[in-house]
Amino acid sequence: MMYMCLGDQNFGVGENDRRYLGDVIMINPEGEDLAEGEAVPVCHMTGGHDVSCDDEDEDTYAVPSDIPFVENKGDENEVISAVRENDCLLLQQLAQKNVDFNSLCHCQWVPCTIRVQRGDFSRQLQMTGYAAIHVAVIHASIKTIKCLLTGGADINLRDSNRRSPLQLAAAVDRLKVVRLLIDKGDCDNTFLMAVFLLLTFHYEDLVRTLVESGADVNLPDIKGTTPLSFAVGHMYPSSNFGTDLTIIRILLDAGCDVDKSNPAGASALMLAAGLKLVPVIHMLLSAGANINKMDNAGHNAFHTAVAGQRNLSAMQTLMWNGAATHTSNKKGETPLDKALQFGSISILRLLLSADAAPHRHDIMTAPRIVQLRNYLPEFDAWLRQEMHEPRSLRRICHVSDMAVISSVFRSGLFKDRVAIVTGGGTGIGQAIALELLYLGCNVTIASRKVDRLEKAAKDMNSRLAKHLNAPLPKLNTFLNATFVQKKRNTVEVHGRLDFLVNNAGGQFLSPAANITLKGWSAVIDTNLTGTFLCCREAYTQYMKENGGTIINIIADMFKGFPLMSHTGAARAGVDNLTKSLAIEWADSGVRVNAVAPGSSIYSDTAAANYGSDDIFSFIKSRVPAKRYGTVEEISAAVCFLLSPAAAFISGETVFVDGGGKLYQNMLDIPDHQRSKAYTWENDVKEQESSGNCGPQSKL
Ligand SMILES: CCC/C=C/C(=O)SCCNC(=O)CCNC(=O)[C@H](O)C(C)(C)COP(=O)([O-])OP(=O)([O-])OC[C@H]1O[C@@H](n2cnc3c(N)ncnc32)[C@H](O)[C@@H]1OP(=O)([O-])[O-]
Ligand SMILES: NC(=O)C1=CN([C@@H]2O[C@H](COP(=O)(O)OP(=O)(O)OC[C@H]3O[C@@H](n4cnc5c(N)ncnc54)[C@H](OP(=O)(O)O)[C@@H]3O)[C@@H](O)[C@H]2O)C=CC1
Repeated sequence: MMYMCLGDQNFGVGENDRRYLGDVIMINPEGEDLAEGEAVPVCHMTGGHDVSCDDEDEDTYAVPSDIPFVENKGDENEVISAVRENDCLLLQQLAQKNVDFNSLCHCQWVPCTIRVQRGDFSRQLQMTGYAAIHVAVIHASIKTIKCLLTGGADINLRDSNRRSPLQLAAAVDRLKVVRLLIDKGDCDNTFLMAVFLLLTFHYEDLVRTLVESGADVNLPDIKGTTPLSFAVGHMYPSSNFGTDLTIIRILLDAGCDVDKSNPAGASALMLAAGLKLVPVIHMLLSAGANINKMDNAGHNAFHTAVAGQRNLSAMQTLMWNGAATHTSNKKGETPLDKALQFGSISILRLLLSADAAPHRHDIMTAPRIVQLRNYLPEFDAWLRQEMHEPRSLRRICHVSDMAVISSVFRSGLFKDRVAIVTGGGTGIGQAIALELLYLGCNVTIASRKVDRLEKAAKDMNSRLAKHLNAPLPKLNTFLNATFVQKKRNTVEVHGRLDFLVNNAGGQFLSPAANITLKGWSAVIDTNLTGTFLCCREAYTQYMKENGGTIINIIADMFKGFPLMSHTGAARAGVDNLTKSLAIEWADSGVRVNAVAPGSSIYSDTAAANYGSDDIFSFIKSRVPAKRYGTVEEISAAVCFLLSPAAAFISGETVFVDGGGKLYQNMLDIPDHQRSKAYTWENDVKEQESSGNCGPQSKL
């Protein structure tokens, strides 16, 4: 059986290589790639439209006027001549005489150059060694093609450049011919072809139809390339990327094997990693791709991401999802070795500052690195520090590791006051609870995990006992059932509630498109609804009559919160809630403020939530202060806002972020061409093409 080899030698993975389809060459509009002296008329057409048979009537003999013959250097056979003339009668006669419809003619033929308004590329199609079917699919009417097929033309016949009729029809955008050839059902590996068509011409419906009619979505081509690997391997972020993602979604939904490898052992994830296709990486991982699968040479996806260089976002995505970053390939090379070979500062920084590579002595002396160190003193200084004191040793202490407790505020500042700190058993919340206790406040910490709370309380009490030269305030724990109970308990025990710190919260990392309703609701409930309920109960049950101060811990989501859109939306809600409550409850003597920690407040529990601390080290590089924030720095801001020194501050959000809100976003946007400029010229064109020419409001 013959296969349609879409993964032919001309399909490389480089950006330029992807512009090749067999030897149908994409040329730029200036025609730079045309051979000298070649007079090739350019005909314009809109991308994706069939130029041959706008008329549905198959009997039409109209030759598509905008695909002219240009050159026919040499003799063609009589079948081809009949095709050129759309002479079905003659074709029938030739068939009756048993003339061979499949003989190849070795003339040179340049059928056309077509400028496709999809990107800025034209295509030139050159033919040698073609048969009547090849001429027909480019040039002739549907009826002529049918006559040919009836007369014995081979629907799969390759021209001397190994292009099938289907491939050629696709190359000149003859959608109806493509459909005819596929409908005939004789095409080899039709499904892979359809995937190709979707990628190249966005004929999404073809792929869907084939999936629905039971096409084998795992069928590899002759080289072992599966439709999924084919699709991933031929995407590139700068063009039609959103549409291209559709194919991955269709294939995954159709149940294709996400880990199926090609004969070299490479999986779709490895390809996506090598091509910096971060959204595809997310899609494949969500579909269960094995992140550490290795190819025959011992490379995993992280290796291919490193090999792709300038591919930091793909590397980060893989790191955050638990990729093995230290493993060697079969030649014994690790990703770090590659970074040293490339002399890539950014990869080296990423690997070392995320502890994703061992700090080996040969790093300083690798030849490319020595060159860079000589040339870039700042890099040299950074590397020396990194090698002298690896980040793992420099890591900010988690609050529970802190040997001492202190505060910049005067002792006894909050004596006999009563506070609830939600999420007070870990990280930021624990630091706040400890500082309040240290300043004389009675504190109830609340969260979901009773064991953790009790262990934290025991630990906090023993540390306070060592460092507080005053009677210990009361520290209670409260399992997070409902706030109503929590607050009653606090009031019963202490008879009052002065401060509420809504610190409990959190989220998971996920592209918005992958967040399920359940996941979305879990994050909104935890962060927004939970905070609202706590505020409402504190107010109605105590503060309305007695006054009080509320602090809501939110996050630095003011530039949007890509990959954490759910929490961004929830925290923006709390930011606004803070303002509303500050006004509504002002006349009860209640102040409500928010504190927005930057996204780099390291604590072990926060890091554990993401499976590793890579995300924190990544974010650290995007903070002007170029360091982690500390839990003490958040606690100090909270204590200030709770203190009388902030008596005139309400409805405010205080950022404790090392300047992060002014600086970089967390997500790099890949280069793309999806943003269409508005110009009057484009506007007029669009109106004309939609047939909407009359004067009217467009809004
Ligand atoms: C990064 C730098 C900035 C740092 C900021 C910080 O805040 S640091 C502080 C960081 N500290 C924290 O964030 C600590 C607190 N955070 C948490 O407890 C959770 O992240 C929570 C907020 C989702 C609450 O959870 P909960 O107990 O209310 O609910 P649940 O566990 O039962 O899940 C419900 C549904 O959510 C979905 N879903 C959940 N996880 C994932 C995921 N990884 N992937 C995908 N989806 C996920 C899933 O649909 C699940 O349902 P399913 O499919 O399983 O039936
Ligand atoms: N660390 C950082 O860089 C940043 C943190 N923040 C926010 O600061 C707050 C503290 O974070 P941090 O200390 O770093 O991280 P932690 O993961 O250590 O703290 C989250 C705390 O919230 C508690 N919690 C989570 N969900 C609930 C719930 N539904 N009901 C009651 N308690 C809950 C957890 O306890 P348990 O699991 O026992 O329920 C835990 O004590 C969070 O709101 C966080 O989102 C904001 C920006 C940046």
